[in-house]
Amino acid sequence: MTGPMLSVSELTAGYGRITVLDKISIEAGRFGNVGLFGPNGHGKTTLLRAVSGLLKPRQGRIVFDGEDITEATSRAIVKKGLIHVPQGNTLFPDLSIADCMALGAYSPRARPLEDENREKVLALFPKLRERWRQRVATLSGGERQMVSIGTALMSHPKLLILDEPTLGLAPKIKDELCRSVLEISKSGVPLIVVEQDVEFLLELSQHLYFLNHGQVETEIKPGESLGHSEIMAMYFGH
Ligand SMILES: Nc1ncnc2c1ncn2[C@@H]1O[C@H](COP(=O)(O)OP(=O)(O)OP(=O)(O)O)[C@@H](O)[C@H]1O
Repeated sequence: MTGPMLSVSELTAGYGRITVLDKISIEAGRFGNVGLFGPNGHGKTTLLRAVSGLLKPRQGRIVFDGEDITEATSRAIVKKGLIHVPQGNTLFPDLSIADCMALGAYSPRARPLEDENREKVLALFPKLRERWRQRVATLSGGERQMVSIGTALMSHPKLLILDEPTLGLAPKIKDELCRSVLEISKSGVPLIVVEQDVEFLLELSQHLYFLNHGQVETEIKPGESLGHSEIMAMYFGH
């Protein structure tokens, strides 16, 4: 593909009378992984929710894999292969890991690949095999995050969105998860990632957007190098 897999143009979205995203434009899936960063509350999650059909945009256009998905439902968007792992614990607590994986493979394009994808997920997260029949409610935070990402991989994503995948994890588990996310990327799945850990974000992303007040304040394209200190300066506004 020469063009971007995802193209968001002049998107405006918000909640009630509050406008969060103000004519924002980004693209993904052309130059490797996209990293989104910026201060808290400036629209990163809102942008991801609008892209995956969880929030209806007020204006603008979203094109994924050559199709206009601006008005599409989240269900239709999942079917097309755009998969979003939201921030926090959004799994059903009474389901087992096995149930979650089966649910992940529900869409018609993922169903024929269920066995193959399950083996890939278990190779990536061997802990899930040990706890295969265990209920989500009884898993640790790190294990739940593995289940969330594993379930998304069962959907056979063409583009995978991860919203703060390492949030709240203890250092050892976080390192393990970062390695797994890098493995997913190496396996050829393009990513859009929101992440507070600047080192990890820089290691993972070839293309970065700094979001401020619902707009892209700075775009860093592949080849335009940016260090940890410059990113921190952006966060703190100097
Ligand atoms: N469901 C909602 N109803 C009303 N306002 C909301 C809702 N969700 C988010 N907001 C508001 O929208 C703004 C942007 O929030 P958003 O979660 O997109 O920011 P963010 O950049 O992802 O922040 P963080 O890094 O803290 O997750 C915030 O002011 C937030 O309070």
